Amino acid sequence: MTAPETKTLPLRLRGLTRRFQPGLPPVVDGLNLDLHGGELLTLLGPSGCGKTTTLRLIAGLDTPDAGSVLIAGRDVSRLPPEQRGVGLVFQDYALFPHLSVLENVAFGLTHLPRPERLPRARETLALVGLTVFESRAPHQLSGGQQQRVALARALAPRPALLLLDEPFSNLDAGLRYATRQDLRRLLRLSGMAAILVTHDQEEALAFSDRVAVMRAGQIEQVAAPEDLYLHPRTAFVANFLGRSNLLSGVASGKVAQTPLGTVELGAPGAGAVTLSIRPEQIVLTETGAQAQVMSREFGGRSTLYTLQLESGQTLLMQTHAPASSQEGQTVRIAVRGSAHEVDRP
Ligand SMILES: Nc1ncnc2c1ncn2[C@@H]1O[C@H](COP(=O)(O)OP(=O)(O)OP(=O)(O)O)[C@@H](O)[C@H]1O
Repeated sequence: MTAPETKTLPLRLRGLTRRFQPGLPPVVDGLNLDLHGGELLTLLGPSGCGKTTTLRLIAGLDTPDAGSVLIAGRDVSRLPPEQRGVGLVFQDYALFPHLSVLENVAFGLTHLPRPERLPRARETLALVGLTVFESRAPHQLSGGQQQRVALARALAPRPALLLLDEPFSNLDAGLRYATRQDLRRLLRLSGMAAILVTHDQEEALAFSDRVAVMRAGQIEQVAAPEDLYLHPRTAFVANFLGRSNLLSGVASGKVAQTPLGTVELGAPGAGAVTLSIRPEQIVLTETGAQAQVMSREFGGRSTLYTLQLESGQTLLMQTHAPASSQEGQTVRIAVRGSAHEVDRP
């Protein structure tokens, strides 16, 4: 029996596993994930960690070796894609070249009575702001406009779940930003849940309600973007989401002794610890630990310094003030705010 509350979940993965080659570890390795109604979740991780395979298993384009995919409480693990009620937008968004924009969007609406198809397609095209282009052929549109048609085509049947695999990868930075914002607004309006696959951390943080960081076929941590950035559980997550300094120390309650002096801890600890400290948390002080400026990179709104401690360990420091310290100079530094323990056994 499925518990009543799980029926309302747009997606539930249990022990999802896919192994392509016997003897090698599974590419997707016992994945568990619950997606809540209207939630936007991103699968983020390095190349080859199994993001696309996971999406293909959810969509029904591939079959798991073990585990299950539940969509709206229904086990669809063995059903073909067209019976799963999901919308798909893949990188190459293959529109039908011989069909008009409107016909492309109406294509997936065969489940509706004929008189309802074109009105539904027009309504969805209006949502993505492409009404005036409805009679054009896809090749008469820009890349960004084609991308929106692909989105409209996936959205038109009103699926409970939308799967997006690097859908903005062919767009330039400006268009990427605008399309991402539009999509987010559209999904919010329609209340659809979505899973986005990307290896662009900025995109993951900006788009999602929660981000699942994947590593070698498993989810290493899943949390809201702020939470993931501020409270990474592992060094891998800390480094995958932005840059991080890893500092060893000895914790005693709410503080730890480190090469940078006494550092406050986000949560109490005991004994030997590894701490994640963001480059923007390292600040210049009058009396802190000594470090030598090895290099600096001016980045417009901020400057990133590489510093070396007397122990030889290097650290990154990011400052918003105009660059002041010079290469070769000795500075004194401390940690501002609290550090977070990672890789807790
Ligand atoms: N059909 C297949 N047969 C054999 N190996 C495969 C197959 N599909 C994927 N793989 C392997 O599975 C691993 C994960 O691939 P997947 O495409 O899921 O990674 P990804 O995280 O989406 O990577 P990227 O960010 O580069 O797209 C890779 O090592 C890939 O070579």
